[in-house]
Amino acid sequence: MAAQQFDFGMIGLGVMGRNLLLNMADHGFKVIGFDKDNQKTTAFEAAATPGTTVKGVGTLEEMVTQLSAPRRIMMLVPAGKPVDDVIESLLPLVQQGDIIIDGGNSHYTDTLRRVTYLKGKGIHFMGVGVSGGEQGARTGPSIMPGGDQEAYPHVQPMLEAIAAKVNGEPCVAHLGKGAAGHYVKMVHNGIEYAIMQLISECYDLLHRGAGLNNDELHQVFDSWNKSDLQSFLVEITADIFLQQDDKTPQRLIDVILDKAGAKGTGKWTSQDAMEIGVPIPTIDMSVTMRNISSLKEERVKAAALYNTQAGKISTPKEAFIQQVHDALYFGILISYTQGLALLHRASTDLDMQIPMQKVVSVWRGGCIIRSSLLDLFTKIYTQNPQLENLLLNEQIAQLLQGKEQNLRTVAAIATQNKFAAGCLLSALSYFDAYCSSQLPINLVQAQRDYFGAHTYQRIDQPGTFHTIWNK
Ligand SMILES: NC(=O)C1=CN([C@@H]2O[C@H](COP(=O)(O)OP(=O)(O)OC[C@H]3O[C@@H](n4cnc5c(N)ncnc54)[C@H](OP(=O)(O)O)[C@@H]3O)[C@@H](O)[C@H]2O)C=CC1
Ligand SMILES: O=C(CO)[C@H](O)[C@H](O)COP(=O)(O)O
Repeated sequence: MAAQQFDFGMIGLGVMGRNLLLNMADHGFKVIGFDKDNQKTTAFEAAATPGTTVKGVGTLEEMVTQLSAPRRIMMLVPAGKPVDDVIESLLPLVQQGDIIIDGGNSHYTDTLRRVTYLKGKGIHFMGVGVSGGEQGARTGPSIMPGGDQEAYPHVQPMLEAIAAKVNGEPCVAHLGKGAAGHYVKMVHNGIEYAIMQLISECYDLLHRGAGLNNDELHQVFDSWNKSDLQSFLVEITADIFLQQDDKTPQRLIDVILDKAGAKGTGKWTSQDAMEIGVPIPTIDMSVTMRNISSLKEERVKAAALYNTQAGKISTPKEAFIQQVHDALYFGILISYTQGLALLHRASTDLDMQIPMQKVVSVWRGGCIIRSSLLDLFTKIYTQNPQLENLLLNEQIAQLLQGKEQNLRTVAAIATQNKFAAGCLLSALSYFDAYCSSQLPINLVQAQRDYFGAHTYQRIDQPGTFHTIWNK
């Protein structure tokens, strides 16, 4: 009897690989997986839904030889060297026309290098962003493929089957040339960092500032999740406040150390935005806040030196909760605005041809930054795919104007009472700067010309000017 032929292979059966492959099996595809850790392979097989075709193997050779042609092989291993190692191990085993997919959070420049390297060997290589975490991978993630147009039709049916669905539409679409898939995922994560930091700043104001306990915080975030703030991150935040610690009688949130980890995608977003000159200060600030959080020992010493005890907020609770709601809404909208402005520019500057309306459509379901706002963004970008910045849209302007005053009030309360609210403040500063027809940068230009003969332009005539400034 002929050996079983499998439709799809996965290398790396950790949190994402295992769940994505089981999801694929549930949709009728025959799947085969390999992990260098045998226990993960065994656990993967054991977790399969009865009746599905799922196999775990102990070597790459076993996997490759049992795949139908063209072979479709995804890896979900840690970014960096492991991805290059897997590629090198696969090269002697695959054939021309086979498709290798990196579904991890790889840096887009690594993806571009790998595309070129493998193209030279006749192998298709696609960088594909996947978002949704463990649960999303298992039941329906948001998937961001990019690159090789010739290879995409061979994986499209599988990706569409396993992706989250919104109104019946799968949350997956081809998002552009080269490394566009990984670029879009990187910016997705930058926005994710900003929204998470904004939520944390609001939590701090409500908890330490206004004195809300965990049950009250749960109620507030739960009700916000039923409002215009409806989103995955607000939803899980509401849940978090109810989680009991299993080692003490406390809620888990109260025993978690205030030091955030990071794997790099937020930092890469900031680095790349600086590189191509797109302002994304709220995302930058969220990366900075994680970095400051890691300086726990120094922060403890500084807190003692400067007496930075945060003040109690005197605004009546209900009014303050509404103000913080509006401030958060404003901050979240600005975070998307900055990330999408970066994608818009990068699409041209890095020649990726990113279809903005598809990006926001794919983010409507399955991913970590899914929210009701993405329906609106999808309508806006469908009407105007070349929109430079969401702030230039009239509907967005109306929404922000309705919340602006409450963000200003919250920003003032936060600074007066010594709360670190860097993302809320940066969202407001970005808005104020972007919406200013006049900035004080004329003085910066004068200073540059004064000390460095860097020249300046005038408001009343064209050309470039230099002045011998009075000492
Ligand atoms: N976790 C999440 O929520 C998300 C993660 N991602 C990205 O997906 C990728 C995978 O993440 P995740 O699943 O969380 O990571 P895990 O660490 O849970 O899984 C990675 C698996 O790959 C295995 N592995 C490493 N090197 C090899 C190799 N050379 N050959 C075979 N197997 C190998 C690891 O084995 P061992 O442990 O023995 O080293 C591990 O089992 C990363 O790039 C991550 O950033 C993307 C979206 C969401
Ligand atoms: O890609 C993801 C979600 O979209 C991963 O969960 C990622 O690891 C999150 O980034 P970090 O670990 O830096 O917080």
